[in-house]
Parts: sequence; structure tokens; C-alpha cells
Amino acid sequence: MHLENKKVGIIGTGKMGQSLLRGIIRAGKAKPANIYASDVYEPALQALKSELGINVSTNNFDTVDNSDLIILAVKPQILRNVLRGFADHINEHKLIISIAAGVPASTIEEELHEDTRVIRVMPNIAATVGEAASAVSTGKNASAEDAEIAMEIFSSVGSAALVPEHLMDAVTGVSGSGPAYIFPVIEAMADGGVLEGLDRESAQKLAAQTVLGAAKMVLETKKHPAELKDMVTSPAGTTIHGVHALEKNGVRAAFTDAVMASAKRSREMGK
Ligand SMILES: NC(=O)C1=CN([C@@H]2O[C@H](COP(=O)(O)OP(=O)(O)OC[C@H]3O[C@@H](n4cnc5c(N)ncnc54)[C@H](O)[C@@H]3O)[C@@H](O)[C@H]2O)C=CC1
Ligand SMILES: O=C(O)[C@@H]1CCC=N1
Repeated sequence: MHLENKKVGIIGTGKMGQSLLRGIIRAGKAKPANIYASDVYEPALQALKSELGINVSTNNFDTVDNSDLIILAVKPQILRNVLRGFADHINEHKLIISIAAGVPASTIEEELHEDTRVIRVMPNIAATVGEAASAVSTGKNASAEDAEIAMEIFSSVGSAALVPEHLMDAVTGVSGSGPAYIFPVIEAMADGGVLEGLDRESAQKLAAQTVLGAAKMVLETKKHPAELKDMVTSPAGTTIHGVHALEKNGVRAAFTDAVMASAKRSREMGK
């Protein structure tokens, strides 16, 4: 099964559902006429229909019945109920792709059918701008081709990598939740700039571009971040004074703790 000419369904057109929809269309991965989306909130659906030309419905049956693959983008807390609502409409020809945090593929198989083909993905909110970091894992019935399709979809909104499912909580801690750790960093760096006399707009732009540039250097040079840090820190210069201030405030432990707390919550949600 290749993505081309497949009917793609999305259940839940909130923040992530919409990001994925737009990304898939922007990348030409599916024609709007082949996309079926459902949500309980009709005004948002109608807006998506007129903006993107996709098929919409407030009834999840319409999405399930019309689609070859169905992306589940509702909150984890309601996922079981949503699945129960359409379990009778699922057969072995349909591929289920869930982005719900913490929910194991086995839970989805349990609620649908033991032989349902399930792929689990943890993307992040940067899918909105085509820069998500996604991890893809396969449930027990999903084939390598199913995983390829998921990789194709999520590669259209950023980078995607295959991981074994037991690492999904770790992925959630690092990249699923990660943008929310970095937004306050950007805000705080901009605050520092404002404190030192820059206007807010310039300070925020400088801070955001600095995060983007640093990330790009790590990805493109593939050097260890410590080596890159050493390239910025002149002896007795400005940067080492800044780095020292960060270390005194426990910045490394704070970020590692954030990843661990999010991963722990993801594990709890899976129970
Ligand atoms: N927001 C994020 O940064 C990320 C979210 N996720 C996962 O994505 C999923 C969606 O999260 P968000 O988009 O942030 O939530 P959201 O609240 O923005 O979207 C959920 C959508 O589901 C709709 N919905 C509620 N009940 C429904 C039903 N019975 N049938 C169909 N649609 C229904 C809501 O109206 C809403 O539009 C969650 O499972 C979350 O764990 C994964 C990675 C990142
Ligand atoms: O906070 C959450 O539960 C979701 C999953 C990863 C990012 N947002």
C-alpha cells in the first residue's frame, strides 16, 4: 500500500490534526478530495473544508468508512471511547495511525480487533511549520510497508525515524513535549535582551534565530554539542560568563528532569 491515491482520514482536527492535514496537502502527499476529516466541533470543520477543500463530517463513521488509513488525533483520555464508537467499521484493509501520547498500540488493538494494523507515532507541534521531530513504531500486526506509509506522512511535516515502541515514552519526553521547554527559553532570553535595552521584537527575533541556528549546527555538523559550545567560548570572554551563570542555576538538571517528568507521565497515561 503506497500513500499515493490512498484515502486519508483524520479523526480530531485540533492543533495536531490540522497541522498534519496542512502538511500532507502542502507536500502533495494526498489530494484534498481524498482526505476525510471528522471532529465534534463543526465550525472548525467547515472552515477547513472551505480553506483546504477536504471532506468533513461530525460523524467519525464517515472518516472511517471512506478512508484506507485513519490518523487518530484526539486526546488520549477519550481515545478508548472514540475507538469503541467505530470498532465495527474497522477491517484488516484499514491502517490505524495513532498520535495519542502514552497510548500503546495494544490498547488500540484491544478496542478495535486483535488483528488491526496499528502504527503509533509521536510527532510534535512544529509539524505546523514543517519541522516536527517524529518517531514511528509498529504494532504487532502492522507491516514494514505500513511503517513506510507512516514515515512518508510524517516526513512531510519534518523528520521521522523508526523506533521500537518501548522507547515512545522517552521520545515523548524529549521531542513530543520538547517545544514547550524551548518556548520559555526563547522568551527568557528575549527578556534578558529587553532588560539590557533591546526592544521586545528585536530581542525575540534574535533569541529565536539563535535557537534555530544552534539546532541547525548540531544537525548539520553532527558534532558533539560540547565541541560546538567550545567554539563560542573565548578564554575570559563573554560567553563563558554566560555559560557559568546557566550552570550555577542547574540548567542541565532542569532540562533532564523535564524530559524524565514528561516520559513518566507518558508511562502513567499508558496504564
Ligand atoms: N499538541 C501537541 O503538541 C501534541 C499532541 N499530540 C497528541 O495529539 C493528540 C491531539 O492533541 P491536540 O491536537 O493537541 O489536541 P486538541 O484538543 O487541539 O485536538 C483534539 C480534537 O479532537 C476533537 N474531538 C474531541 N472529541 C472527539 C470525537 N469524539 N471525535 C472526533 N473528534 C473529537 C476536539 O474537538 C479537538 O478538535 C493527542 O492525543 C496528543 O497526545 C502528540 C504530539 C504533540
Ligand atoms: O502534552 C501532551 O500530552 C501532548 C503530547 C506531547 C505533546 N503534547
